[in-house]
Amino acid sequence: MPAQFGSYQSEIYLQGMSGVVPAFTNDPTALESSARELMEPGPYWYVAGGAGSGATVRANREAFDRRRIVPRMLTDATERDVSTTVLGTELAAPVLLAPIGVQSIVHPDGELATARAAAELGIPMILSTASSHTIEEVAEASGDGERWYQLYWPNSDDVTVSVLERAERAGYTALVVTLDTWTLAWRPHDLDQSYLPFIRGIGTAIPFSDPAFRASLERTPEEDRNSAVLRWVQMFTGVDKSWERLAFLREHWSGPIAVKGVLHPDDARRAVDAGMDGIVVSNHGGRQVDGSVAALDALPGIAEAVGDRVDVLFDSGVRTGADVIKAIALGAKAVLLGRPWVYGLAHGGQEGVRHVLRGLLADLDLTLGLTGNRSLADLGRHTLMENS
Ligand SMILES: Cc1cc2nc3c(=O)[nH]c(=O)nc-3n(C[C@H](O)[C@H](O)[C@H](O)COP(=O)(O)O)c2cc1C
Ligand SMILES: O=C(O)C(=O)c1ccccc1
Repeated sequence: MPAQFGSYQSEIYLQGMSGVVPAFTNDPTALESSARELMEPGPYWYVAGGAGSGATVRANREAFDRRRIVPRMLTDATERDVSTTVLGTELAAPVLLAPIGVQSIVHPDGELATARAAAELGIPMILSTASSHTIEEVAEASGDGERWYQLYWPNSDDVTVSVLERAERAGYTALVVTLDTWTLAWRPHDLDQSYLPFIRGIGTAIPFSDPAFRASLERTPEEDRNSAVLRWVQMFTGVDKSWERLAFLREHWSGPIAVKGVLHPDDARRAVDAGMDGIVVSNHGGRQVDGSVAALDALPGIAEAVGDRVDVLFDSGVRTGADVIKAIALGAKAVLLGRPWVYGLAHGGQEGVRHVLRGLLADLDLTLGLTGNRSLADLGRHTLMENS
């Protein structure tokens, strides 16, 4: 195991002997309800909620529950290695922090706390275009930590180039372009509470900090905050994007690029043809198309369609170490973790995020060993059994 993860076996026993209980639960399935008790309803439902009836949020979990791991015995899995390489980044574990926007609605330190916790554990953070702190501030908070940048592709080429240049200059190495949220979906929870974080003027790092965006305004964001925020929201709505236009991003980003939100094997092939380096199989945590296929059900077909021509990443519904193992067994190289650590952020800022991540990494390492596997390469379709 890489040094920073230590020995989880001894950690379990030492914690048990110390009698010191953690600040909040180690049960990933209890995190959401415990966060609900301490968060305001607006931010809570913004994070927890999904599109429409919530069918896809449930389907994501159901797809994990339907598959079960078949453990093997006496394989000598005392020494384990969960490291991997994705888009040229060496990872100590196959886990990255999914891009999550407007984190200051959850905790005042927002992305800064997340960046610090991720760096402490050696897990890359993917910074959202909709972040509440600037690209540069988050880069500084992440110190030596690996950083990736997520792009919501602006309608203006000037603004696109400006953000990409800033991200490269600030040391972000890989780019994740999100394709599934060119407009926000019908999200009844947010509508019922009239809670749209950025319309309320939160998460406005780009409107305030980006020179190209500022240049496009008649009045500065300081003079007219609402117009700046509205214009910024319009910047991300649809139009003018195509598989061919990905070449434009390639021209302006020198590192690897992945597209996020792929659910059909043909779209995965188009991403390969467009020269992408990776794809993220994802339904945005059930927040966009209510009734869409569970991301885990889409994964095996996509992994098969692209083979090893690009790196396949996965998110939507990952909650436990066993879930990570299931996604990897079905063809992902690594997973993006979303809501769980956001609840950690709500519970205790940097320390809360760290607590959730550490628990997941320990669970992953222990489950890998207890199922009789020494490395991620040992996992495959043979690892799982599917229940009807
Ligand atoms: C509160 C919240 C904000 C999000 N913001 C973004 C974002 O800014 N960019 C993006 O690509 N995805 C965003 N996502 C989607 C996540 O990156 C990820 O796909 C999703 O959370 C995975 O589902 P899970 O949380 O159920 O595991 C957001 C998700 C949540 C819950
Ligand atoms: O809420 C989301 O799912 C999301 O992706 C987003 C989009 C814009 C701003 C903040 C988050």
